Amino acid sequence: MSQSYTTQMDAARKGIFTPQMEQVLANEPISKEALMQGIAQGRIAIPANKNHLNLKAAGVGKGLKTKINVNLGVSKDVCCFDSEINKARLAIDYQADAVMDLSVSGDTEKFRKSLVEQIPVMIGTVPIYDTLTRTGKPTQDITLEEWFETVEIHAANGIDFITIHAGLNRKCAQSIKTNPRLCGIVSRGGAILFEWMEKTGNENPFYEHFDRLLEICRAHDVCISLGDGLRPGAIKDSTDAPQIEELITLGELTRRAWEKNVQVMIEGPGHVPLHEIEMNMQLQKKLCHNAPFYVLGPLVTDIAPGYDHITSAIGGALAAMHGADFLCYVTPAEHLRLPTADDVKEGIMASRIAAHAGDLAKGLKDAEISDHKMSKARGELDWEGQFDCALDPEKARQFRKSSQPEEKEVCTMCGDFCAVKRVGALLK
Ligand SMILES: C[C@H]1O[C@@H](n2cnc3c(N)ncnc32)[C@H](O)[C@@H]1O
Ligand SMILES: Cc1ncc(COP(=O)(O)O)c(N)n1
Ligand code: MET
Ligand code: SF4
Ligand SMILES: [Zn+2]
Repeated sequence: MSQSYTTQMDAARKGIFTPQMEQVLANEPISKEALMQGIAQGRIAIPANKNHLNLKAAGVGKGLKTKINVNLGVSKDVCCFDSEINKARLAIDYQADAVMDLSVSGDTEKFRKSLVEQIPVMIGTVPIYDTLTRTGKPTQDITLEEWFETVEIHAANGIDFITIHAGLNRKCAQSIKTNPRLCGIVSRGGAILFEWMEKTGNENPFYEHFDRLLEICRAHDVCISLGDGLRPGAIKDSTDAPQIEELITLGELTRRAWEKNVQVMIEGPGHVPLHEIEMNMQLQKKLCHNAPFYVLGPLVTDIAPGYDHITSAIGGALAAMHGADFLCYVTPAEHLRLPTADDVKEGIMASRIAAHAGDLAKGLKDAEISDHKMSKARGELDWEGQFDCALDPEKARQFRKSSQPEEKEVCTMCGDFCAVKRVGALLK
């Protein structure tokens, strides 16, 4: 029987169980009914472009495991697409759930197509960047048609989710001018649109013609990741009026997307101190009607360049505990350079730890089971067992091998003072 639906949301609302939902269900601790209801209500998104043929669909949102995204792509100064494909493969090897291509130089379409062909996880892009790269024009000369053509191209290429900073309208742009900040606008897409609006005097094209965007996204089932063009890029700038005004606008746009069965995620901050993270998660869930929340970091301090995978993992864990659904990784290269392959690996591991810590706090059964397995092996001084369930078995194995104890049950930290060995028999 041929079942007819446009998007995953449309299908869920019609009670149709899609192959993508089936793939999600196989990997998540959720019932079929809860999954379909979550998608129908917009609390869960399955970014799955109809043209991404080798995609193994994953879900983002309520009741599902916290997902992580790997950013990659070339810039003018570091422009080697082979290295970026290598990073995408690394992302798969280290079990990232998503990859975003943020390229801003060279033949972006060729690279995008090869990513879609080779990469089986959901892929995101920011068509706003690519409009500048593709046309080679100064920002103010970009036409309405050109902004939308890029969205069409990315949708046709098979991109599963696109970041669109549609909430940064003229009203929010005014707010950023009257509320002083230390770091102004740090969002690349936000900065581009702000410049375009300032220099042309026009409204944000994606805000003004939001329905046109929805038509394209619905046709290919592209999930819109509503960008946070005014996210704070400094601890002092967090949770200020411009950030919240944009968030309110994103909430209005979310409703409009859902009316057309278009799936939505909301992008979030940014640089946020620990004590404001819970509030930020609650504000997003309230103002954006429980749409899935996709956060960058949050980075909980500004002073640790070189270690921003750590500042972000601290914030990411807390954000996930308070409801963030999707963590965008941050690498040690943040604020300093385009990441190397090693930076990418460090970023992924930090982000996976944050997501898992969040899942434990969310009470997800699968997360608990992995920890119990590790604890049992640790309590039994079962080294192979510990390596088997380690997040990075290779690293764990290499560390132990590099420093071998005289008695092989223990490790060189305590040697014959091993507490676990000392009381193990007594507690049996
Ligand atoms: C919005 C986020 O995207 C990151 N970002 C921007 N461009 C790239 C790239 N080519 N590779 C990796 N990360 C990138 C920024 O460092 C910021 O963390
Ligand atoms: C979580 C998150 N937030 C933002 C962006 C886009 O980057 P930018 O806003 O700098 O264009 C992103 N790719 N992911
Ligand atoms: C301030 S540099 C831009 C990227 C940045 N880390 C951010 O907060 O989004
Ligand atoms: S990461 Fe570097 S190039 Fe990008 S906004 Fe920050 S300072 Fe500018
Ligand atoms: Zn930053």
